[in-house]
Amino acid sequence: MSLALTPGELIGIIGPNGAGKTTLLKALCGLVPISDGHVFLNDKLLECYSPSHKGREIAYVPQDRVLPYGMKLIDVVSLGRIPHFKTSNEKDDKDLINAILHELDLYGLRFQRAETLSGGEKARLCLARALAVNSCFLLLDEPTASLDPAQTLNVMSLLKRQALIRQKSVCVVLHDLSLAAQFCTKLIMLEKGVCIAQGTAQEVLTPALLQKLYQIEAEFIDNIPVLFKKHHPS
Ligand SMILES: Nc1ncnc2c1ncn2[C@@H]1O[C@H](COP(=O)(O)OP(=O)(O)OP(=O)(O)O)[C@@H](O)[C@H]1O
Repeated sequence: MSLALTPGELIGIIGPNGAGKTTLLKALCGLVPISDGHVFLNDKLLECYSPSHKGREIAYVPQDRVLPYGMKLIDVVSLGRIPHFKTSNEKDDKDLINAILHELDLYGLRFQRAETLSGGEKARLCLARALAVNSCFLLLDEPTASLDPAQTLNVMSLLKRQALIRQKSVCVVLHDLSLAAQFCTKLIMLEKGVCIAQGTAQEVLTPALLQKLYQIEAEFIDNIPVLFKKHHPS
């Protein structure tokens, strides 16, 4: 696979369970060894970066929502500022954290302990901690899993703003193809560890590719797949 994450893009990684989406994100962060090839970060090999420098450049939200026990939500978000501890300013950090809490509808819960949050609130808290890093690269594994429809749209809109307005490079693993078509600027389709298509939603979410990948038929409205049914070969 050859993949470039560029500023201003919201890239969606799609594919069936076990296709290698999580493994790809982990490889991009240097969290799993890769048997062949290289990952470059700003034209320099990823392994040449110190952990703190890499931590300032890449924020990663894993699929498992693991949160520290006993910490208030606001303190969990402030963990995202750790890679910047040598240069950060307390007031700027506080303003950034409060803005993120508002954007993710978590401000009212800021003094609550993380382990008492609901599943959707925990998912948003993990995203908030990653946004607090304010890194150029944002890699998110199923960020909308367990979110209700309104929070899903809020999070996807926020990620699109991070890409288009703040010129971040955002890469998300998604299973919801309608959402991927609606928000992502580019899609990468994986099958058994191999990229079988990449491009715009219109180029990637074709009836033929959906049939090949998932054995499903889709109905489209305005090029967005909205209804899926099992494909029965004639
Ligand atoms: N450390 C590991 N050792 C052995 N096999 C692994 C390891 N990590 C992942 N795999 C295997 O690699 C394949 C891809 O896993 P990965 O978690 O990347 O899939 P995925 O596309 O993210 O799936 P899902 O949609 O279910 O989250 C799976 O078959 C998984 O069992």
